[in-house]
This record gives sequence, structure tokens and C-alpha cells, in this order.
Amino acid sequence: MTRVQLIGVGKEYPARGKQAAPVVAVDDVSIDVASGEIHAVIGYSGAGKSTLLRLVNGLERATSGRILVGTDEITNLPESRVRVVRGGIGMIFQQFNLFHSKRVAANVEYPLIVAKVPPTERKRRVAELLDFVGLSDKATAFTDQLSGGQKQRVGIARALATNPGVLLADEATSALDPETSQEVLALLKRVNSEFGITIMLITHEMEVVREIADRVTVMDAGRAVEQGDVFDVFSNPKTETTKRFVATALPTEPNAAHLEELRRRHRGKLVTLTFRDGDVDQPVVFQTIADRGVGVSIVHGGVTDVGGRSFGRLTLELIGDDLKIEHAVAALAQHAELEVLA
Ligand SMILES: Nc1ncnc2c1ncn2[C@@H]1O[C@H](COP(=O)(O)OP(=O)(O)OP(=O)(O)O)[C@@H](O)[C@H]1O
Repeated sequence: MTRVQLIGVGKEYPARGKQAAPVVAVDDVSIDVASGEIHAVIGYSGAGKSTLLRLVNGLERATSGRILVGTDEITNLPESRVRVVRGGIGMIFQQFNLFHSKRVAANVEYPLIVAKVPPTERKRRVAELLDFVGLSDKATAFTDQLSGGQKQRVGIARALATNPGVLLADEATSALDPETSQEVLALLKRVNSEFGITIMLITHEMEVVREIADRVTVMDAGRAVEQGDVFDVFSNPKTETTKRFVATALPTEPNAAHLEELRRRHRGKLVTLTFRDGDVDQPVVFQTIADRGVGVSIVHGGVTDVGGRSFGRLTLELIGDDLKIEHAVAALAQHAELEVLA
């Protein structure tokens, strides 16, 4: 169980060439990852996510701010001590980074050899880890005989070998198909819940955050532009960046073009209702409409899960005479967040 704190962290790369300006890859980012938490950092390409991860594992030095991994302030430590701290950090990668010339068991054993763990203990630990990731039967296979999902499971077993307090995941499921991604994310959830390992992951995929994270930081152009509980951030996005991510995975209001199309097909009044975490009783909503003598059909949207809580956005067509619809809208507004689509 390890807490990871980034306090006003910045990373600037020097200018290359005479005309070029320095690149500010990470700009004044603060993230407090509680021990045992799964924290996702999401952003588009170039947002600074990978740089941030390299600062946390001490592969690069921050130009400003402080980073603490547990009680070790790695931004202050000499390189020899940073290496020791890195021993308590597991890493998994998009391209798995396995040794292709070694068998599965040898890949998992490698960090134990580096850590000078005695052979019998190593064998026991490797067997235990392969069992945990469900690959006991692949111990003697070469890694290029494995599927992508199996390779990442080897990566996870290897990362866990030395009992790290923190696991850093760099786009760990980006190279995998959706179903395999789900399996790997489920395994990471078990890593977190069974061993209490803090997980910090970077991704450009909203699905990953939705599936696994407790809290999220949204990065854009090196800065942390939104941060908080996954449900709070995504059910009420404030910045354009977050809104774009939300639109890829959560039910939204129809966009302008879609609204035109809906208008053409539906003559009634269109309204969008937002349901947050069961704070709206759906039967009451539909009863309210029926009680006013108004017909209803769902024309867009849905209900889904985010951060383990339900979130819904439904666009409804209200059908009936104008006055009744007006009353129904007024009554609905008492029960739910409602927007009339003008
Ligand atoms: N070693 C480096 N030298 C100079 N500039 C760098 C270096 N590493 C990263 N950058 C720059 O820093 C910015 C952030 O890059 P970074 O790779 O951290 O973003 P990212 O969000 O991880 O994107 P991606 O998912 O595409 O890797 C980019 O503008 C990139 O060009």
C-alpha cells in the first residue's frame, strides 16, 4: 500500500535547434493517489501522460515540483536511491516489453534474479504468480507463442514479482481487442483488491477509465485540466477535452446534425433528461408524463455505468397537445435535470 503524490510537477525539455522553443511536456501537475487507489490519467496524444509516468518511476527528473512515492521523495534522491525506490514500483507497458528469447517462467523470474532472491524462493514465487494470472500451463512456452492478452498477463506477473506497492500501467490495454482488454482490466482490478496495490495508469481510452478507475485526472497540453472521482468528473464534464472523452463512452445529448434528423422524424417536443446515480426514480418520471395525458417515446441516449454508479441521459419525444406537454415538462423538471431541446 503506497501513496503517490505529485505536487506542482513540471517537466521541460530543452529546445532542439536554434529556432525551436523548449517543450513544456508537464506543466504544474498535482495528483494525490491514495494508497490502494486506482488512478487513471487520461489525455490525447501529446498531453504529457508518458512523460508524467517516467517522472513517477524516476526514469526522468522533474524540472520543478515534488514527487513522493510512499515516503520517498524521488525528486530529491540521488540516482542510486531512485533505483531502490523503483524496485518498489511495478511497470506494465502497451507493447508488453517481454524477453522473446526467454520462456514465460524466466520472464517472470527475471526481476527476482535481479533482486537476488534465492532459487527455491524464486521458483515458488514464479509458480504462485503464474497461477494468479492463469498461465501455469504456459510456464515453459516462449512469449511469442502467446496471444496479446496472455503476454500482458505475463507482464503483470513479472511486475508483481517483487511485491511492489505501486503498479504503473502505460497504455496497458491499448494494443488489445476490446474483449481481451476487459480481461486484462479485470485482472488489474484483482491485483488492486487482493493485494491492495496502488495503480496509476495512463490511457487515451475512456472505456479503460470507466471500467477500472476510482479517480481520474484529465490532461491536456501538459496540464491537469480536471480531476476527481470518476463519476463526478464524467457525469458533469467541465472542459472541452473531458466532454470529448465523455462523448466516446457515455450517453450524450444528440449533436446538432443528429438533432436535425430527430426533428425530421419526430414531430413532438424533444427533451433530454439526465439521471445521476439513481437520484431520479425512473418509474416516477414516466408516471408523471402519463399522468399529464402525454405520450412518450425514447429517441436517443441510454443508461450506463461509470465509476460503479449509474448514469443516464435520455432524449424523449413528448407527444400530445401543447398545454399538456407544458404541464408535463414543468412537472418533470421537479424530478430530473431536464433540458428542452429548442
Ligand atoms: N524526450 C523528449 N524530448 C523532447 N520532447 C519530448 C520528449 N518526450 C516527450 N516530449 C514532448 O512532450 C510532449 C508530451 O509527450 P508525451 O509522450 O508525454 O505525451 P503523451 O500524452 O504520452 O502522448 P502519447 O500517448 O502520444 O505518447 C509532446 O509534445 C512530446 O513531443
